[in-house]
Amino acid sequence: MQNVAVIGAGSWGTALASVLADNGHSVTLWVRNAKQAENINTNHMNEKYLPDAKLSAKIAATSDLQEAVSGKPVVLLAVPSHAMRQMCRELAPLLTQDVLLIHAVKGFELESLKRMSEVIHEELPGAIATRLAVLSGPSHAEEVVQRQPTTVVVASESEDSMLRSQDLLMNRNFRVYTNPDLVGAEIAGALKNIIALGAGMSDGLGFGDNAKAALLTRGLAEITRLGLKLGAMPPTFSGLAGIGDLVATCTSKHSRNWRAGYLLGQGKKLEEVLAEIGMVVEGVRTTQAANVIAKREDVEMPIANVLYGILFEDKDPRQGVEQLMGRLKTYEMEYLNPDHA
Ligand SMILES: NC(=O)C1=CN([C@@H]2O[C@H](COP(=O)(O)OP(=O)(O)OC[C@H]3O[C@@H](n4cnc5c(N)ncnc54)[C@H](O)[C@@H]3O)[C@@H](O)[C@H]2O)C=CC1
Ligand SMILES: O=C(CO)COP(=O)(O)O
Repeated sequence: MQNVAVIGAGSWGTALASVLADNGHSVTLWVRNAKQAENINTNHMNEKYLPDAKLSAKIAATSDLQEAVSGKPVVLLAVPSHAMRQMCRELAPLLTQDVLLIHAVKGFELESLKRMSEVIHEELPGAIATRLAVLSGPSHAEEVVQRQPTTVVVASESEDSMLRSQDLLMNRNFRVYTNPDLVGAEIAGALKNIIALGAGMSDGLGFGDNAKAALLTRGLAEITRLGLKLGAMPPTFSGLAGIGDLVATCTSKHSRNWRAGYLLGQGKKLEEVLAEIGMVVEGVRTTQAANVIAKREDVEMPIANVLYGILFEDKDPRQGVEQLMGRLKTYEMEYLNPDHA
């Protein structure tokens, strides 16, 4: 059994702290807000983020970062992507050199267009960042905390880190696979949120299953196209971090990205939608990042492009649908196109 610090007590950090506590580990949960930490310690509830869940009394919450990570051999990061760099800066002087880091964050840093592991590498001394694994896959916190069957993947360039992460997290309700493709797992996990916004929008507009299936399938095509250009391995996109998470996020009312898309499809404005949801909607910033990366890499991402117009340029969602449906005729599989180089 290990001493594990979980950094971030939103829905995902809290659910993962519960999995670790179920596995018998001693868990310290770092919470930004001291009052919320006190509430978790006293009532064993995280009322804002997972109001229906009773948490293990073995989870000790603190708002003191040093106390949270001091002497801990394992640190799991579950903050929104926009907070990752600052969080790492604060953690850098506090971590022990041989710590195992696991991050469970699905997004890019918008300003630098970097993946989360790249941000971690830049901010934490080399020896620390080499023991790094990413946790991804179809896993809504609301279901994980209720111990409903869930499968995820841990990906790492270090086999030892991957296997240790699997051992720490795996149990009879939470099945953990390994995958050496850290780049692919990060890219798939981030980009699926764009398509989930689109799937929610499709539902909000009143479209049916055909439209949803089209978005998922063509969404996976453009996620894979960009992923391969950025160095990911093809099979990852047909795995848990790829199609698995795409299905879970695009079809679930738990998804904040799906919900944001739904409200936008019903005619609400972005600021209004984000205020109503009150939790991180990673797909919004990821849509911005992906559009810039796609342009830089000369990769076609028509769905992400149309969503950018709807989110940031006041494009009417119905006009966005017309734009996608009216694109020039083309092959389904570019690799089967006789003109493909
Ligand atoms: N909720 C879920 O089911 C899952 C979420 N994720 C990913 O986990 C990451 C975290 O998401 P959630 O926990 O769901 O978000 P959330 O919105 O439920 O909670 C966010 C947490 O981050 C804290 N926070 C916000 N800004 C911060 C800052 N600047 N510095 C430090 N802490 C800050 C908040 O106080 C809150 O505790 C995201 O990248 C998300 O995509 C991944 C898998 C499942
Ligand atoms: O990544 C998730 C499930 O795997 C959670 O998705 P949302 O952030 O859209 O809620």
